[in-house]
Amino acid sequence: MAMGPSSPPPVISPQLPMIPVPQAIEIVLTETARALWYDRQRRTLKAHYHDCNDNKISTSSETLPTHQQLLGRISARDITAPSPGYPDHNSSIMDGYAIKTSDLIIAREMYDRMDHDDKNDTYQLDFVIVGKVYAGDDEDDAHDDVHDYQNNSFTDSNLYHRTAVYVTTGAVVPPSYDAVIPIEDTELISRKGGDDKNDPRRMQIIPSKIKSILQSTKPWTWIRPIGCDISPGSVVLSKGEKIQPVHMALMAQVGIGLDEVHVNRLPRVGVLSTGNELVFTPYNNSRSDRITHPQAQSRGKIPDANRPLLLSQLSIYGNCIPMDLGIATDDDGYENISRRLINVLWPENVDDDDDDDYENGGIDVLITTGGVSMGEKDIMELVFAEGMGGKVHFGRLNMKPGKPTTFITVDKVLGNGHISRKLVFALPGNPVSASVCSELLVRPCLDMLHTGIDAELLSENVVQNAFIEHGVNNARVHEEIKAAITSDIELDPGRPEYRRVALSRMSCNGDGDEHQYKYHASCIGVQRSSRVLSLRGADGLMILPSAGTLACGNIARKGMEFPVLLYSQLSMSSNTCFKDSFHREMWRSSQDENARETVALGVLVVCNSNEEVVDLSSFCTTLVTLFGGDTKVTVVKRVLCKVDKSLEQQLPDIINGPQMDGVNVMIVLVPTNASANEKICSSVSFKAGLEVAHILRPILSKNAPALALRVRSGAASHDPMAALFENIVGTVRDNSSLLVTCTDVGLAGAVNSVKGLIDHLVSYAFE
Ligand SMILES: Nc1nc2c(c(=O)[nH]1)N[C@H]1C(S)=C(S)[C@@H](COP(=O)(O)OP(=O)(O)OC[C@H]3O[C@@H](n4cnc5c(N)ncnc54)[C@H](O)[C@@H]3O)O[C@H]1N2
Ligand code: MOO
Repeated sequence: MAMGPSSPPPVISPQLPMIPVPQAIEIVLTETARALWYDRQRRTLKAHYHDCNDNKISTSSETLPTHQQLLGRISARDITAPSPGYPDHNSSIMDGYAIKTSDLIIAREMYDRMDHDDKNDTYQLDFVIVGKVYAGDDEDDAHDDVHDYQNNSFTDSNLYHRTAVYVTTGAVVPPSYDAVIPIEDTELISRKGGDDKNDPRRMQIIPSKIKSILQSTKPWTWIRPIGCDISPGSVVLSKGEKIQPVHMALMAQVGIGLDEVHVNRLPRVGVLSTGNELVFTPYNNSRSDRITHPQAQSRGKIPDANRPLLLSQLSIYGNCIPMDLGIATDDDGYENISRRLINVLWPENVDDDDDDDYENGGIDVLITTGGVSMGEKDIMELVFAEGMGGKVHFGRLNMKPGKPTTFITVDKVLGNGHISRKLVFALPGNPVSASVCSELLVRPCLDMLHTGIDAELLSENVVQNAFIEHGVNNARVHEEIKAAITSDIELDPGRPEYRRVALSRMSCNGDGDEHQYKYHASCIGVQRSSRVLSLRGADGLMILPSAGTLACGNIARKGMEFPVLLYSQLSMSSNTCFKDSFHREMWRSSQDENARETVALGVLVVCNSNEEVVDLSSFCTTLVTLFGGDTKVTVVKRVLCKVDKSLEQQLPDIINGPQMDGVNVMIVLVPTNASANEKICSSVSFKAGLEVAHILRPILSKNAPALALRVRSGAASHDPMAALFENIVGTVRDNSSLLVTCTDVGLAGAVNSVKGLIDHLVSYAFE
């Protein structure tokens, strides 16, 4: 917040510890789950008191006046198809004739008994057409025609004992008719038109089709029986499922009324901007409004960008009702701001325990921006902690942007002893910081509040801790992918960075013929937290470590892969919920005292004796890049070894000697174009490749041919030339190191095919 004319004395609160973002997410989810627990306790008691069905216990629900409003909402109940399901009649799949398969039994016997010649020339499979049923005609229409025929007409006729009813696709197949013959397999005969009952309309099966019709027509041929698409009792919308267009169709088919669809209520989220410097520019302003706006004339004032930004972000999440709370100025004083906000959380004259007064109820989540860093006017912590009696769970995050993000819960004990809890996010004033932190922290919180915690999976007597743990572990977080950076990035010296990136998808060759995709991430310009343009066109947030945590120092090199949290949606699949996210894993593994050791690489480059210069550092950088940004890899030893007569002695000596002490994984590289870049596969290098394998195989303490095969096929998929070289993999130095040989061509494919395994082997075998 900006300095005012009459500044109060500085309020310097002790600095809160700076915590990692995944830990902050865990805290937010834990406290959100606790809020849901309090809510559940209150509802359980109420249901018990009123002796009512517990269907409303887990979340508060409502019905909505239009189908359109149901889209994207979460169903609060299972909705099942009432009897008879869909379709509600036996329905023809074809335009054609409904017939009785019992009529075909005798016809089939007669046909089988006939001579071959007679069959083709004289056999006639004909039917009297006794009625027509069009799609949409009700069953009675069909009945009448058939009934007429059976009772009044042709009763003395033996000739026309088979009857058929013309039906269109979707029409009701009359009772006692049990198959349909498509129109194209039939033809009309002796048709003189009119309703002359002495000249009945007839159809016959086209002679060339008789055989196949007799063979293939069984009961229900070309008929959808009642309830075959949706059987009665089947669930068309499950409790907890998000309502999609498909549900609209299903509910229409089985006849579910709007008043039967109960959806979870949306949490209400208030957005407040704070700061004397802010000017409100109405969203519907015109150019002349802007020019004449009195506050806009004043130097130092800035437009309030955070409210339109956050309110629209919340609308896009689709999991809450955003509410505009305007601007609070520093001059209002913290007590006044606190009083105002308490009334927004728990409005006066509204019974906090009355579910039906939802319209007038308080907001569930409050988001403020500004006033949380170290300035004299940064009073928001004071507002929430002192003025509102809230509990500050964290006040500094180890991230850029968003460091001063603060999370508070404010609890109120209701008259009946139950707790009503509100969640408060005091986000930094810089618009990009506010936007990024809303995405990372507020969005999963709102998703949990909206979806609820499915307590049905837990026992009825579930205790608070188990309820919360279940909720946190299964909470949905952002979908995660890995993407390679398209240019070098200078890492922040202090904090991990959540960079806004645009993604593109490239196809690349995987193992064998498999086609794979790889994501590339490019940063969106200068990443200053005031620069809103850095959000424009962003597909997600790339998590870059702070400088010094990567083997390559302060620069993340082009091609290195890092995790990206996708903006598009929260993960819908259960296997990427919070407990399984990379993001959480990154924090957990760094927290773990026994976290896996860094993979210490020893790089041995075998070169031709006539090659003067071999750039070892470029090989080492390539290897670190290939192992990936977040795998802990460091090159601890690098040795150049020339192919000459002494190679047979020299190579085992280096591998077993002090030069490779402390190395977990030795990569023996045979460059094919190391110096001159002229021939991809010089004959010397080719020979060297075989020679190296020949020399190294006897010194392996354990040979790993299956891994070698993976290395080879990975290398060959990257560059077919690599298939000419022999790869060996195995343990050396009394099982303390893993040795892998490969060439520089295909190196990327070779490493990619085994890097996960190497990581795994190192953490379990060589610690
Ligand atoms: N001595 C220190 N100063 C700062 C630190 C620090 O650790 N020590 N942290 C910096 C970081 S990081 C951030 S982020 C900002 C956050 O500051 P506040 O949350 O206190 O926000 P303000 O000071 O009120 O505003 C910061 C900046 O953003 C502009 N702003 C505020 N509200 C809006 C709005 N609604 N729309 C558009 N822009 C807004 C405001 O004018 C300021 O320029 O603190 C650093 N300082
Ligand atoms: O953390 Mo602040 O959000 O860098 O600008």
